[in-house]
Amino acid sequence: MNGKKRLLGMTLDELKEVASEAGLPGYAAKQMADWLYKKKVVSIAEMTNIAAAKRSWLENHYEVGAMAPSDFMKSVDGTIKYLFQVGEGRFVESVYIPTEDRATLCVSSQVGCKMNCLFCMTGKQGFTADLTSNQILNQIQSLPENEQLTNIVFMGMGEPLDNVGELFKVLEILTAPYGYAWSPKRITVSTIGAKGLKRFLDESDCHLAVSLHSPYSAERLSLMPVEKAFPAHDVLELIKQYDFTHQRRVSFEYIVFKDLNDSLKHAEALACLLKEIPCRVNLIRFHAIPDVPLESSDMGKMELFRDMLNSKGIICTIRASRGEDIFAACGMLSTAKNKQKD
Ligand SMILES: C[S@@+](CC[C@H](N)C(=O)[O-])C[C@H]1O[C@@H](n2cnc3c(N)ncnc32)[C@H](O)[C@@H]1O
Ligand code: SF4
Repeated sequence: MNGKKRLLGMTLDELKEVASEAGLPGYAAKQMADWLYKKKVVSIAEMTNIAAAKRSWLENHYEVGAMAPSDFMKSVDGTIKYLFQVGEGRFVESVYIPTEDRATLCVSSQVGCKMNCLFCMTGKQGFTADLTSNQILNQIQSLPENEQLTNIVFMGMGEPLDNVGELFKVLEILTAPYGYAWSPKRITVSTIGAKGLKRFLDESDCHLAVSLHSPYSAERLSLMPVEKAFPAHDVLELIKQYDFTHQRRVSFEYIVFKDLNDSLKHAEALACLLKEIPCRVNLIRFHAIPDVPLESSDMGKMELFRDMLNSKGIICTIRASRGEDIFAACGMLSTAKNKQKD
């Protein structure tokens, strides 16, 4: 660490403060945003429309703060898992998933996670730190495939709505005219239902994905301790107060575990639970993690489950598993990297 503050990840208001501190006119903030988020420079020296003396003042106190990934693994199916260093001995994962018609990046929001879901490798790591807006945005900006990206999903390591302040800065930069100017419809935030949900529903137009995994409270609690503090029932009641009939979408993620939540009774209960919400359900294959006695359901059962939901009027798809050969479960590669360092 060189003690310099990072410009990448700052909102326009924050850049205005930097401009004022540097004795620059207000419009210099917009110029800096342009260099950062449109031209994607990696050094202050490249900001050539800022007076040389001011640039050198800026260089003494600030840096752009873009950092290339420290490692990657490429799957036979084209999926690439990147590791970004976010502090001494700390790494987070981002997964680049190209398909025929889109290129999606799955981004991390925390180092580890407090939520401790039974099936999740990131949960097993425990919580180390919230990522800063610089560290979240850097996964997008320093991605070698940055220019190809069409979609971003906050489905990497961590619970994004437990780090809502930094998340919101990144969402602003991605969607504001001064930043990436993306439509919020290209961005999905996935949550198990944390305290930042109401703010997200009120203040953002990005899509929402909710990790549900069981229609029954006691069963969900056995998988996800959050069910105690923030039950799915309350999450659904909150969601019902918002409009998902137009551009904004809500989906529910459902990992299908063998002999646990894969019965048709579960599918019916799920359909009943979601009947008042215009939504879709994504069925996910479980990626096995060490020392957890859960297995993925087989494809035949998942198809029956999907068909039951579809027959009840709920659009349901089975999500294609990508990158199975490269530590597919989120948190597996960074855990391996941390062990290597130890
Ligand atoms: C890693 S979480 C991050 C976002 C947020 N914390 C959440 O849980 O929705 C993204 C998705 O991955 C799922 N997931 C976690 N561990 C998994 C595993 N071993 N196999 C398949 N999906 C998993 C979660 O249930 C969630 O739907
Ligand atoms: S599934 Fe999401 S909320 Fe649960 S431990 Fe993993 S990252 Fe955290």
